[in-house]
Amino acid sequence: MSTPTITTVVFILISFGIRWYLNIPPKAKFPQAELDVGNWHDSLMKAKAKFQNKTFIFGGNDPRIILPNYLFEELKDLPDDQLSSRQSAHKVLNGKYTGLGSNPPLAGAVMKELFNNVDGTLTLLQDEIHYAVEEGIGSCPDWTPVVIWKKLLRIVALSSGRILVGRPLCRDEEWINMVTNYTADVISACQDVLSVPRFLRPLIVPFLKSIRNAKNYRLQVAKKLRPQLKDMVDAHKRMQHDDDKSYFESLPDDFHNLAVWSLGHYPPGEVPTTESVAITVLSGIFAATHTMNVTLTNILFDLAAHPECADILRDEIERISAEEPNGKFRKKSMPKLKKLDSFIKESQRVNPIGSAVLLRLVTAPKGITLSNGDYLPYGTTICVPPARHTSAIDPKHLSPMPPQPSLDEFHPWRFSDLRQHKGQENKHHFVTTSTESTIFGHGRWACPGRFFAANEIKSIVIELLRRYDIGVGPAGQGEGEGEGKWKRPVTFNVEMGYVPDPTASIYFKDRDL
Ligand code: HEM
Repeated sequence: MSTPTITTVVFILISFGIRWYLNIPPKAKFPQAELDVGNWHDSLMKAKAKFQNKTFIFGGNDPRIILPNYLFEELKDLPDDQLSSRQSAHKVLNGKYTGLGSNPPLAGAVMKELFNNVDGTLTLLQDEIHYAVEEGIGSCPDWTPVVIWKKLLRIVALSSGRILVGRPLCRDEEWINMVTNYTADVISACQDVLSVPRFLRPLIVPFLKSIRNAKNYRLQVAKKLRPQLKDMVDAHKRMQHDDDKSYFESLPDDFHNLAVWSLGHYPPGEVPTTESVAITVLSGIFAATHTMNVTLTNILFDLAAHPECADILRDEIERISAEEPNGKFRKKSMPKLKKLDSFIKESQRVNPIGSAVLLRLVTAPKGITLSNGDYLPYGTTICVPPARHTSAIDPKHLSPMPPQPSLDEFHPWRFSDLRQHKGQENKHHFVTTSTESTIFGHGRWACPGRFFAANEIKSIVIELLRRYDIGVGPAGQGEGEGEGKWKRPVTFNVEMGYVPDPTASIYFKDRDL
């Protein structure tokens, strides 16, 4: 072999070796959308409008393949060894260092027990929310400004905590501090990992302050759980025996929680430890706290901006709760709250949590070829944008639907109105997923916690609407630039994520009952 040939062969081998070592995916052949790093949102909106139903590449250091929504239908049920949601989460969240990614015991417990114990969890939720609202917002005899993000974060920490670990732990101040800070701290750890060159990560990342902090959370949560773990394991073991139903029923409600249920979802032969349960609990906090808080803050901003909706919602709430023996909502009464369901779905449509969802890693060794000929190489990350967020996508590329107000408007009864059309009665629920309603994902890996999330969000909104008038202040001052000029607080856009202004206030006043 001549020297140039040997050099070429060595070069190719080395570049493949480097690619393998650094796990760099082969290049995808799609047009690259322009990115203004100072404004990801506008860049993506422009790209959506430009490429319409064509695939394109978007992003900075870790670019993603953005698929048109309709194509996801042929991918949604692919198995993990072709297209993986969990591996993409592990990669995007730098699970190797942060401990984040998927947690099968959590996903299993959410899918099975949380789903099957709706009445039990609803009773606990309503009880905890009542306590949390009293403790967190309390009495407001006059219009009182409330920094709603912060208040809701604590209300969510308490109410989700009641279902995640039960009382007394969910009301422990150190615990609440961990729950409210964990998501932000661990996200900053993820960003720190990204700032280290890939080949140096194994050497440097374990010593980063934020990474040690993330590990510290695991130790702290394990410490909090340790005194109860023996009782939890014991309770769980005895729940397994059919003849021990009476024991299950005699357990205090606070043992009917996700941490205990997760013990039944370990792979055979794996024994739970306080550390492994701590990781499951932290994964639950990560999955539930920030997502719920963003959604609820947006709903509260929309309620303040549309005070004309409050009495319509209250009428529905009181009419349905009057059918319940003690006025509390149960599994069978929740779906009757159609206007409330529509309001929160519309708020979520206009204010999605991210500009790209359905993140998946292509794991099929030969890549995936789609019906339109698009080729998705092995190791690339794909996602889709929320289709009906705005009118950026030409309606001819969206699925046919009955006439409805422009997608650029907030229309609280959009979905309850749609459900009045023949054949649409059972569509357009808050928890419904489709290629065009993707906030909770879609397909095989869609969020299993969305049914619980819907009940928790609705229960919090119900408690607040029953107790307070919610608005932008007596003279409409709110966050605006002068009397009567209230503007909805801004939404911050950080790369592909959106966050409602965490410092903005809205006004609360006790209702005259
Ligand atoms: C408004 C609140 C929430 C939003 C917007 C949300 C959104 C999502 C999304 C987009 C996914 C990925 C789905 C996909 O790619 O197809 C997901 C996964 C997941 N969510 Fe949620 N979620 C919320 C609340 C919750 C809650 C309250 C829980 C638990 C109680 C939860 C537990 C999970 C779990 C365990 C997964 C991973 C499933 C798996 O690996 O199989 N989520 N969520």
